[in-house]
Amino acid sequence: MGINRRKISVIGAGFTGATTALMTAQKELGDVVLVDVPDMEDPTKGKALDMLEATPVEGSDVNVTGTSNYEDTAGSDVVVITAGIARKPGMSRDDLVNTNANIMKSVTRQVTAHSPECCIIVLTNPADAMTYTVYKESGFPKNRVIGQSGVLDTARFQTFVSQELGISVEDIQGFVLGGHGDDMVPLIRYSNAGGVPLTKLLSQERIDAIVERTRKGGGEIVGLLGSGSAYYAPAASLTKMVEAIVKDKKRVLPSIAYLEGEYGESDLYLGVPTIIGGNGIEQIIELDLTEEERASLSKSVASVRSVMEALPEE
Ligand SMILES: NC(=O)c1ccc[n+]([C@@H]2O[C@H](COP(=O)([O-])OP(=O)(O)OC[C@H]3O[C@@H](n4cnc5c(N)ncnc54)[C@H](O)[C@@H]3O)[C@@H](O)[C@H]2O)c1
Ligand SMILES: O=C(O)C[C@H](O)C(=O)O
Repeated sequence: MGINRRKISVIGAGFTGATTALMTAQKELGDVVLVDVPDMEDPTKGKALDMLEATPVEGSDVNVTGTSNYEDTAGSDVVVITAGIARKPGMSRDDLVNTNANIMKSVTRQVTAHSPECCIIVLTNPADAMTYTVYKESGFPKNRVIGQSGVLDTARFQTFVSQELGISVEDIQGFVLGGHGDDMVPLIRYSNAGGVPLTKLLSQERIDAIVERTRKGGGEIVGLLGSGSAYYAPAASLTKMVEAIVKDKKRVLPSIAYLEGEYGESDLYLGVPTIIGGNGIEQIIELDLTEEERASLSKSVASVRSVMEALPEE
């Protein structure tokens, strides 16, 4: 009898891709195929074999393989795209747009040729524009192309609030709306600690400081690392999204979704609250926004649209 395990391919075996592959295998979410360019085939195989040799220690019955051949990804249930370049100190995520858009197109063509039914999760920056690029190139329905930003941005917000209040991270709820850039919109009205509104627990000054640190959270890590960008929290965020899909969990998670009128926007991929399950993005949740929140969101939308104008021509 054959084993009917889920298959998850991770494209890009760099810091985030390799960490995502490891976390996915540790959680026994399915067999993992790690893919990088032909020049990196041996190191990719080596990383995958090293992860596989950790499975007996973890008690995780999954296979992990490394390759540069997309035939090995055939029939994937979920494909996570982390391929591309990361920013260096002094750069913005948007400076990566041209190089990474071209990588997205070639990766997407190979992914879709071998896994026409998969859900794709895009991490590569600038994430909103890269998710749009993958959507257009794939020809997939919008629910099966999802971008990652909100789980990570919200996790940063939760971390800072938890540290400030000395309360478990498990009890902090937050929601970050908008593009994955410095104009993202942490929604304080929808944030709480164990149901208690944050405005009851923190001064406006402290809330403002946490919002600002969250917005610049990626840059803070880039500055500290000196080369490359964050990967542990991004990989944990991707793993949570993969889990929601392969276990059909119907999780309410913020993700980069294709908007067709929601939040007053169309033909745009943007971070919004969504329900994620076996069919990918199964619903977009529209929150009522105050005038001030709407203005912050409009600013974030304008930033994302200006990056999209810099996308290379079809
Ligand atoms: N959306 C987010 O929240 C978020 C978070 C973290 C990182 N990122 C982005 O994810 C990307 C990857 O980050 P990283 O830290 O893992 O970078 P990294 O440099 O460690 O890894 C990138 C990998 O992609 C590979 N690659 C390049 N072109 C490829 C191709 N055509 N096919 C297959 N593989 C290819 C490289 O060989 C490298 O191994 C960056 O663009 C980064 O900005 C986004
Ligand atoms: O900041 C970056 O360049 C990487 C990523 O988008 C992050 O938020 O950590």
